Amino acid sequence: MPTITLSGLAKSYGGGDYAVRNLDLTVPDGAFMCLLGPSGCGKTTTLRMIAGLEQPTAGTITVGDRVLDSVERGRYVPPEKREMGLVFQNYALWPHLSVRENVEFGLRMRKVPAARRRARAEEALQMVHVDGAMDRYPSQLSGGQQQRVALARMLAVDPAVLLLDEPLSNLDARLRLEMRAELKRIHEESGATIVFVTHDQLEALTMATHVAVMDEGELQQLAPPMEMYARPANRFVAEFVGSPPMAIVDVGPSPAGLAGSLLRFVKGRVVTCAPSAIGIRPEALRLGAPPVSAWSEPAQVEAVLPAGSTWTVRLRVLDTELYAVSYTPVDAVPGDTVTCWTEQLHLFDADGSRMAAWDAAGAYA
Ligand SMILES: Nc1ncnc2c1ncn2[C@@H]1O[C@H](COP(=O)(O)OP(=O)(O)OP(=O)(O)O)[C@@H](O)[C@H]1O
Repeated sequence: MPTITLSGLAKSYGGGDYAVRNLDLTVPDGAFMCLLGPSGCGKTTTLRMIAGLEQPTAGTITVGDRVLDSVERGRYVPPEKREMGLVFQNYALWPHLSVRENVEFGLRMRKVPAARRRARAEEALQMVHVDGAMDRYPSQLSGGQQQRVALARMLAVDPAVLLLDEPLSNLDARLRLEMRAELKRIHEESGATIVFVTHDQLEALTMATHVAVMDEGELQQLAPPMEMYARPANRFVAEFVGSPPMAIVDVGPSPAGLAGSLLRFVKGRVVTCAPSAIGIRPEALRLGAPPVSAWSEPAQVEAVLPAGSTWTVRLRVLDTELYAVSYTPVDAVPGDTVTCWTEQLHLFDADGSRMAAWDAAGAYA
């Protein structure tokens, strides 16, 4: 299976503005890479360049040792010669072909003999659990089944690289959850290299082996999902990944209130740190008696939002609103004063980058 390497990749659609700028990204052999970011950040453009559906303005794309695009060398390999499987948001199936015929279509184009074609289509449909509906037509399937058939159609040709652009966005919450697990299983079974575009951070965190967060055409961080969650490289990633999002408190020139309290704590822990902003994840904020080493302050409970397995609590701490998430029942009620504490703070410097000194000091538990 091949490694995909993007170097100095850029795309301008002509207006001068760049949809993707100077992107260096390696998708390791067999990785499940999610391109994650807000609408318009350049995810789809990047995927379409890998597929050969857009030509880069600058840079190179290689798969294994095969150069697919090189603007400098005037090289461009058309999509049909890239040997990649594509599934986009609108997974148009041929309406006049049965499920089986839809899945066999790509194999027929490749002149695979009939018996082999049939066996391969059945195998792919079994993989996505739609083998019971092989003789139906797309209009007789649910949206989720159609989505699975589109995946089977791609899997049948056994591509070494799969490119998926928000393929689950038309499904309801339950089917999306089911398909995430399916895709993860298919990835593990097939060993294919997958690039998956999404703006849904939960989708990226749950499925990917690697997450690339983009903003305004630029790569912000590339990391395994849990590493990205634990150590976001900058404020953008910190606020984009996580729900409810991380609270970020600006320190300012003469910090008072919550910023002042947090700053006194971090100065006490790591003298060299002069952060511009301090981040707190909701689940790192706890209620009750703090351990001696933790930062703590009294807090006013504003709202308690139970959701079955989690309790989200809105607190006012030194005049700042913060959210805490608890995995055990919270018995406080609005109006109560409680102590909240955390040992898990994230520090950012003036340009928004994560402060290495804080992590190096082992101050982040
Ligand atoms: N064909 C095009 N012509 C001109 N501009 C385009 C074209 N396609 C995309 N763009 C612009 O390029 C930028 C990046 O778009 P892109 O679709 O890659 O973002 P995205 O992150 O995939 O967004 P979304 O999640 O909304 O699909 C946007 O500013 C968009 O308006």
